[in-house]
Amino acid sequence: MYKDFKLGLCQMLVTMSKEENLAKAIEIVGKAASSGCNIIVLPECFNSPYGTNYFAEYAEDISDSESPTLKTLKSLSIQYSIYLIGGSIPEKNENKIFNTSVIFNPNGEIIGIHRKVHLYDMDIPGGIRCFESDVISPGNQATIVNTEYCKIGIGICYDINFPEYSWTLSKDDTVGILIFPGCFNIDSGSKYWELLMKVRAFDNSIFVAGCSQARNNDASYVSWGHSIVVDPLGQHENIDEKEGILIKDIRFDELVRWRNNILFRKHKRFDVYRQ
Ligand SMILES: NC(=O)CC(=O)C(=O)O
Repeated sequence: MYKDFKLGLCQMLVTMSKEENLAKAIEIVGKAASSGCNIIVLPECFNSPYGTNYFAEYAEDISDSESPTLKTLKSLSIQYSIYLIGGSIPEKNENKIFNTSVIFNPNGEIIGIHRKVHLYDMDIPGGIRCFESDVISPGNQATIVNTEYCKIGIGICYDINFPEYSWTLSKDDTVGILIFPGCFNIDSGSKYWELLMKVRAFDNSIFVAGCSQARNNDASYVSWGHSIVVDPLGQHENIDEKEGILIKDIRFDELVRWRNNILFRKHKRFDVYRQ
């Protein structure tokens, strides 16, 4: 049901230049692939600065065969024969914009499209103010993709805040890992990025990975960084805020042992819980 693999989380620095961002993605994915990673992940908004002022300008139509970002992702997945979770990009679709992750298999075929379901609308007194819903439309589906290693549940950033979303992905026993391209800010990130990743992993007895943008202190929205992988017991590895790659061998024997002995997943009482 599961096959071990090497995961690479590419915590790249995102700038105002889409051209530079795509060149950076090519460089960092190449490095992760050279280190033997089978599944490689980019962060939320890897081709665009994160922010409601930018989404429309940087958005691309993912059905357009000339989309520069999609062409880049496709050719990287083929060149390195990898599964590539293309972080997210602002997606233009008719008159709407979505925050969208496109996932490729090693043949360069799209195996999943996830549109961020929970929009980040936040006004912290004295802190960050961001209303994604001013510009972005929400997706309406939980996304699971099939790979030769396991099924993967996909969410984007703020999607991790909702336990029901992670459970919806995790309840299929063949899903071995949840992957969240992200861009928490330094306020939310310092408070609960690690906590959320750990609790979702522990609650669902599953691996969880969060791949962040690197911190860019020149950006209007400063990313927390600290890309992270958590195992089903809640043990984690992460990197700091700078550009870098977190490489982690995902070994499923531990997940299987844990699920066989600790039966949270089977003890749920949906007959008691309220919607
Ligand atoms: N990009 C986001 O969705 C930001 C977020 O979730 C946060 O807490 O910060």
